[in-house]
Amino acid sequence: MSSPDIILSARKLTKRFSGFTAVNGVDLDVERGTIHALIGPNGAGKTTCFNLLTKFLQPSAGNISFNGRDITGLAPAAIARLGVVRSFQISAVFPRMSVLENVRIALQRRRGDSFDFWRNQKVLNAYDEEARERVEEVGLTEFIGETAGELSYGRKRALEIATTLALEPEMLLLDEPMAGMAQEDVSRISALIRRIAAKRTILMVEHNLSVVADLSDKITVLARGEVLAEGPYEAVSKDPRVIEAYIGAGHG
Ligand SMILES: Nc1ncnc2c1ncn2[C@@H]1O[C@H](COP(=O)(O)OP(=O)(O)OP(=O)(O)O)[C@@H](O)[C@H]1O
Repeated sequence: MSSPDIILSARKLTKRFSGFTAVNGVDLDVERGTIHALIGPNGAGKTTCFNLLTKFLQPSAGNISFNGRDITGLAPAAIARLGVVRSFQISAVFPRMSVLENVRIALQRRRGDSFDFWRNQKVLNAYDEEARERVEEVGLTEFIGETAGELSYGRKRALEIATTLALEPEMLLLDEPMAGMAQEDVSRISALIRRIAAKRTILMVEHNLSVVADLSDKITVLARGEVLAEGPYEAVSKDPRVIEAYIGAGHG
């Protein structure tokens, strides 16, 4: 059997905050082309781990590599250029601009034309075709001319994902993509994540366990800053240590 193709890996990843160890010696391997979820009860260290992997926090110890290259010391912008992109918050969407304009600006940012978006209409139009493709990929074609601020919460999230895709990530890290979503939007965003995962690798932190069960190829369960269990949903959800960690944290 050939060994798995690992795109992102962490070894002995550790983060201490003034004496408190939030993430403690975490080893993580994300296989290329999969959807990998990071779950765990409140305070398990998921967000800290996510921030370490996206380089928004510097680890106290341990290392991270992407496509075999050590990225431990790199800044978020540098790893984004390598192809590891974190989804931004909805506030990153320009509310007074249209769906198309928002995606176009993201495309320009990738090309290094940032903040030059008021220039020559011809140049702007050149981005339109690609922007339309991205809008279609996230299912917003019907809303292409609408002001972003007027979109429903779920559609804003889809637009935000489209602006992230404009950076052509090889790997996408999603921080609680379902947070604050109504059920109808959860189904829509789940379908969207599945669609974009066809060509990319996804690592997500998500509290909604039915979404995690539905989407993930592999799950890493954190508890008290350490890896408690790992595997497909059917296995980890039956693991007595996982059940106990959730019940102990009041999720029961
Ligand atoms: N900047 C910080 N300074 C001190 N302690 C922190 C800091 N950030 C996180 N922590 C602590 O680290 C632990 C892990 O927090 P983290 O937010 O990573 O957990 P989480 O699994 O994402 O939790 P939740 O599901 O509640 O969001 C918590 O006890 C938290 O209080």
